[in-house]
Formats: sequence, structure tokens, C-alpha cells
Amino acid sequence: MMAGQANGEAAEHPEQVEEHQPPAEGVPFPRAVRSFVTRAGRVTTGQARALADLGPRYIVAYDPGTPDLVAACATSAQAQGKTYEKTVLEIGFGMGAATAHIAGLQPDTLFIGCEVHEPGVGALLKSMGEQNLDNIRILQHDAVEVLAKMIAPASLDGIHVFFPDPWHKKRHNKRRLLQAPFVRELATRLKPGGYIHCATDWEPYAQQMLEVLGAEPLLANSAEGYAAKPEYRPLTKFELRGLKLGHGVWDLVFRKV
Ligand SMILES: C[S@@+](CC[C@H](N)C(=O)[O-])C[C@H]1O[C@@H](n2cnc3c(N)ncnc32)[C@H](O)[C@@H]1O
Repeated sequence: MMAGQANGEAAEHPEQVEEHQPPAEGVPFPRAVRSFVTRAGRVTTGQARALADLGPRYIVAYDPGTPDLVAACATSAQAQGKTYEKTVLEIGFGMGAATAHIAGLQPDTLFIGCEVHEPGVGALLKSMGEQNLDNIRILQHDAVEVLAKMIAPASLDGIHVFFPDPWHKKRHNKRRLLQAPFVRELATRLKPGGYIHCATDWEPYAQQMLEVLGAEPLLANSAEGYAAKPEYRPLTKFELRGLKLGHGVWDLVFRKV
């Protein structure tokens, strides 16, 4: 079971989808290989209403003609009289529970969330409306492309990747998001001193994260190995249930040197 399912995501598991095309050498994600599959999932009435009412204000269109999304967001926020101290990118926010929680704790930080699953986008917008949150922008697009085309070098204060799809089966491991070439790209987008915080409940993926983050010369581990869970990351219902059953969760926090 995966983290997102406890939040009401579609039951269809991405790893049920076969993928036959091999990845090209040295390319983070050749277009034949993506870290996600487009899942069926019903948009609820509340999510649809949030998409219609709040989407126009908070959803940012994917546009490779905007090479510095952080600056563009800062400019449009300033036009509305708001200045943010920091900008954090979250990749794969699922239903957005952690995103909304952290955005509520850190009102002076702008959170840019990428998620491809439309019910998740609707769910986060709904939470934003309910919690009166203004400091989140959403891209409903592949984060790999967003990072490559829209995030300028050294523009982010932080990156969150919570419970990325683990792609358990050996033949699917190549679809994991956190691999060396992509980690290098992530690191280049951080400001010096900026951080990347990853969490997973799948130990082999935790080990892979530790290995690839640890091997990236632009990053330094903030802990000896795995980190203690930072207070801002909430425990999801799924995670609490897993912890009660004795399942592990691993957090990793690395800083740009
Ligand atoms: C296992 S879920 C975890 C969701 C959430 N972070 C949580 O902790 O509940 C992983 C999410 O990442 C999204 N995802 C995977 N690859 C992505 C990509 N390249 N760009 C945007 N979203 C992606 C999936 O759609 C899915 O919702």
C-alpha cells in the first residue's frame, strides 16, 4: 500500500502498469519512462468546485517560456501586495495534506507544488479554501519537465519529495524519481544552504535515496545517515497506521553546499 491511498487516491496501483521501453543511458527520464502513470480517479463535487473557483488563481500553466518560475511567482505576488521570504518546491503532493499543513505553519514561504493527478490538485485547492491559504501555487504537470524548463538555477530555498512512488518491482526501479541525474538537477536549482527533504516508507528506496543524495557533490547530509523527522512534516493517517504496525519511515535532509 502506498502513502497516497490512505488519502483517498485512486485504488489503481501505478505498478500494475507494464512498461516495456528501456531507458536511454545518461538521461534522467527519457520520455518513454516517467515516474508516474496517469491514474483514473474521480474528481469529487467539492474538488470540482475548488478547481473551478480557486484554480484560476492558484494553478500556474506549464510554460517552458517562463524559465524562472520563482521570480514570476514573486512578481505576481508583489502585485497583490505580498512578499515571500522563501520558496519551496514540492514534487508529487498527492492529495496535498502535507502541503496544506506546512503552508499553514510557514505563511511567509511560497510553496510551489507539482502533481499530475487531477483529484489531488482539486483536493489541495479545496484545503486551501477551507484553511484560507494563499501561499501555494500548483502546476498540474510532470515535475521533471517543470524543473528542467521553469526552475532557474539557485532559485529554491527547499525541495520536498514525500513518499514518491516506490516502484517496488525490480523492472520498474528505473521509474523512481530519485536517481543520480535528477538529484543533480534538483541540487542545481537550490540556493546555497537550501535543503532537499525526502521521506519514504519503502526501505530499499530509502537506501537508494541515501546513496544517490550522498554521492551528489553539491549536497551534504544534515544528519549521520537518515534524519529525524522534521517537525513541520505531518504524520499522515497512513503513516501512523504503518508505524503502529511497526513499519518504518525514513526521512532524509540534505543541504546544498
Ligand atoms: C505515492 S504518492 C505520495 C503523495 C504524497 N506526497 C503523500 O505523501 O501522500 C506519489 C505522488 O507523486 C505524483 N508524481 C509522481 N511522479 C510525478 C512527477 N514526475 N511529477 C508530478 N507528480 C508526480 C503521483 O501522481 C502521486 O500522486
